[in-house]
Parts: sequence; structure tokens; C-alpha cells
Amino acid sequence: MGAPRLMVVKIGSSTLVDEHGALDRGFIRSLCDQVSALVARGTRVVVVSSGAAAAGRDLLGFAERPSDIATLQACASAGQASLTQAYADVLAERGIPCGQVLLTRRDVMDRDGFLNARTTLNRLLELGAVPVVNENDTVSTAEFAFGDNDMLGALVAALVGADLYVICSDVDGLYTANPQENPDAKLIEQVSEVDHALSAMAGGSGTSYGTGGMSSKLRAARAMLAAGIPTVICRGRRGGVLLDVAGGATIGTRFEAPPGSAHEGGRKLWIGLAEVPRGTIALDGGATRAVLERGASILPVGVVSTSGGYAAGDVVNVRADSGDIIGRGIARYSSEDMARVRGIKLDVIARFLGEERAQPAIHRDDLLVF
Ligand SMILES: Nc1ncnc2c1ncn2[C@@H]1O[C@H](COP(=O)(O)OP(=O)(O)O)[C@@H](O)[C@H]1O
Ligand SMILES: N[C@@H](CCC(=O)OP(=O)(O)O)C(=O)O
Repeated sequence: MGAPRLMVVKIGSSTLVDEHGALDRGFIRSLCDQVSALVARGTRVVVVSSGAAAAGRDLLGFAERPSDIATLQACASAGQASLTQAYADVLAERGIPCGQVLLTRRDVMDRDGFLNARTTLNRLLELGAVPVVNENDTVSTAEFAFGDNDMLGALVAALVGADLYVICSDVDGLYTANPQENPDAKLIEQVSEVDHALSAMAGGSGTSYGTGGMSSKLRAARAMLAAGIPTVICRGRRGGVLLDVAGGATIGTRFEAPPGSAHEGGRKLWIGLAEVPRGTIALDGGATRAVLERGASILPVGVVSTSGGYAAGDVVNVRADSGDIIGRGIARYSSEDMARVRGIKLDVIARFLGEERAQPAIHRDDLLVF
């Protein structure tokens, strides 16, 4: 394996703060040393850094995590300035400029916003700068927020076409159970598919700084498997971890699809990563197998139920007969119509609604299977 061409590195809040909850500038220095060594070797690096709310909490004098959204947003605002400045100062000492990029899901939901974000990130990289990305917490509402930066990092990795996504956390990787609660938990080194059993192993956050815990990292890794971007979850504070992971060392948990597997690109990734699902359709066993084994479209006859209120053209989650969410796609019926046509064959729908309106529930071209 050669050196990565373009690497996205996500740093979690719990890794960025010291034992008193303040931004750990010594750690940011060691991180930037590694980024600078990677840049010198010809690897372009994007940093997705959490920690704004954690840093702001310290600056605004909160000993505990505030529970209301407005105070958390205020903390993120106060913390964001010093967070970016900390990276900018250290990178500048190493002759590397940095650019702050703050995104919300809403910004990249429409194609123009998606392309604008991509153009800016690519231009920063061409100019030799390191983009430092975070969610724009001031304007992100629950509906549009990425909520945790693991998925934002995945989106950025897909946006810039990274060949490695590294999620740095306060734990060595994915364990068979939360190692903070279960001392017998074992580290899983290699994953080629995120199935129901694996998802069940991942729990929530272990600190009051982190958001999403291992389950959000696993969702992000699953999207990266679909995109064909190798992903590593590792401990950010392990000395030289970025250089070792970039060099191909076996560290943490590595998610990589088997060689020769098909990968999704452009539009489908955008549907799967950027869009906000407005509802869910649940499939029967036959439709689940058709989707997973043959990459088929989802026909109304294989839909057993629908939830949420959506219009034709909105993105919905797809639930397998096992109960797992296995993908996301654009519904060709509104939720009301989906409830009427579910379980019915296309020729029967055509007889009642006309040939033109007898459509798949989700066409394969509009469906990202995780
Ligand atoms: N199966 C698991 N393997 C590893 N960590 C797990 C697992 N389930 C839950 N966790 C928790 O997830 C935490 C990491 O997520 P989080 O606190 O959100 O950190 P970050 O700030 O890096 O995003 C770990 O410290 C651990 O407590
Ligand atoms: N935008 C938030 C990120 C929150 C978040 O995802 O935190 P984490 O789970 O530690 O990566 C912040 O900077 O505080």
C-alpha cells in the first residue's frame, strides 16, 4: 500500500481536551507535527475537528456539560475561535496555512452547496493549506445537524475523494463491547462489512465531551465502505498514530471492502450522506434479498410498511426485514401513496393509476445501499 494521496482526519472532543476540560494545546501541537510530516511526504490532509463546545465550556466557565441547545451553541461559538486559532498558530509555525470550513447538513443538501463546499476544499488543498472543518453549530438545528462529526468527516471524505478516513478517538478502536463497561471486550482489527451483529456491539459515548459514541463512528464507517474509502478508528493520543496509519500499520480497527467490490460515487453518495431522510420504508425478505444480492430497485410489492411524512422525491431510509437500516434512497411516491401501493404488484398499480404512475418505490439509480 502506497502513501495516501488525500487523508481526512477526524478528531473527537474527548481527545482534544485535557483532564481539566481545557483545549489541550500540547496535543494539537503533536497532531500538527504529524500533519506537517504527512504534507512533506506529499499527502494532502483535511482535519475535521470537534471540540468547539468542549473548549467553549471551559472559556465560559461551565463545569458540567450544559443541557440546553442554546447554551451548547453559545459554547461552540466561543470555543470555535480558539480551536481554529490553535491549529492555525501551530500550522503557521510549520509554514502551512489553514482554512476554517464550517458546514451544516443544510449547506450541502442542495447540489450547488455541495459543489461549492467541494470547490473551496479542493482549492484550499491545491494552495497547500490544511482545511480545518467543523459543524457550524450556531445555525444547525436538530433536523439538519450532522449531530456528531463522524458523519460530517465521512461526508467530507466523500466530497474531496479521500483515499483514507481516520477517526481519532479516546479508545483504541471498535471493541466487541464498550471497553469502559466490559473489561473482557476485545479489539476488532479488521471489518469488511457492518452487519447487525457488529452494530449491536457499538454503544454511546463514554464521556460528557463526546457525542454519538461508537455507534456514530460505525455508521460513518459503513457509509465509507459503500464509498470504497478505507477507514480506521484509532486512539488519537497514541504517539505518531497518523503517520503509522498512513504507513499501513495495523492499528485500531480498519474498515475496508474486499478487493474488487463495487463502490458508489457522486449522486448516490450525496443521497446517502448529505440528505436528511424524511421517513422510512420497511422491506419484506424478498425485497431485502433483491436489494442486497442483486442491486435491484425496490418495488411496491416488497414494501411492508412506511413511516414518516414525505413527498415523492424526498429521501427515505430503507429498513431490511432484519430491522437494520440498509440504505437510503429517493422515494418515487409520497408517504400517503406509498401506504396505498405497498404490497401491490406493478401491473395492478398500473391498472388503477395508469402506466406512468406505476413506478418502483425506489429506483436502483436513486438508492445507496450501505
Ligand atoms: N464497542 C465499543 N468499542 C469501543 N468504544 C465504545 C464501544 N461502545 C461504546 N464505546 C464508547 O465510545 C467512546 C468514543 O466515542 P465518543 O465518546 O463519542 O468519542 P469522540 O469524542 O472521539 O467522538 C469510547 O470512549 C467508549 O466509551
Ligand atoms: N461541532 C461539535 C462537534 C460535536 C461532536 O461530534 O463531538 P465528537 O463526538 O467528540 O466528535 C463541537 O465542535 O463541539
